[in-house]
Amino acid sequence: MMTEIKFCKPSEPYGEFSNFYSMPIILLNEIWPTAEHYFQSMKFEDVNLWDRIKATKSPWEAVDQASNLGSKLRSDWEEVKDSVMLKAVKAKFFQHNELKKILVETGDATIIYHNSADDYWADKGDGAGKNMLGQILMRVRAQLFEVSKDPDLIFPPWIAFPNCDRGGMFWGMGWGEDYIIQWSHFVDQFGAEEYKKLFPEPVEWERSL
Ligand SMILES: Nc1c(N[C@@H]2O[C@H](COP(=O)(O)O)[C@@H](O)[C@H]2O)[nH]c(=O)[nH]c1=O
Repeated sequence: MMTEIKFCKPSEPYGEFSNFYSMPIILLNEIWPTAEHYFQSMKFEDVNLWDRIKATKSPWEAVDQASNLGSKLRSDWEEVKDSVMLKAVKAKFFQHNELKKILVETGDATIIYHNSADDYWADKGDGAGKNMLGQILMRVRAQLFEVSKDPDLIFPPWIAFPNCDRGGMFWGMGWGEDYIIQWSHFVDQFGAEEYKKLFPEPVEWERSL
């Protein structure tokens, strides 16, 4: 039988798969404290509402804030919500090597968001739910596999952060700078020439290795 991996709360095993797990993502040139903050914000077209949700101190508060704004929900939310979720999950696992490794190491296991309170994103607790979040995680895992199945491989910044320009401020401090440092160490260890064969540099990143 194929292995099943079940997750629910961020503090439990495989809690990294929860959207409530405390790990920022960068999308639309903004840093979101958790994938949930991004997901809840995208329910609205008004960027001022994004700021309000982004400023909440926890994903639980982000959910509450969005639910208070329910009447302003974008009219096509039901049609777009899966692709919004895919974007959030993809950013999270492409942008954080330690999380990427955990997802890649699940191999071909079936990933199940086990939560009786949710029959769309989760399995409804009894398997009757759609498990859309689990399915999306497996889709992102397949996208990671397309690049490499090596859990330790560090992706180049232009793949992990396709929307952050080479010349942008992001790379000069904190998270972006840490990523570049980690990546350069990895490339040195791996061998720059070998690495270049796997990941030819886009013009704007030339001579970075
Ligand atoms: N409610 C919940 C989690 N579920 C998450 O809440 C979101 C609810 O989506 P929606 O109902 O469509 O706005 C979605 O991201 C789902 O994965 N996760 C957790 O760790 N803890 C929670 O308490």
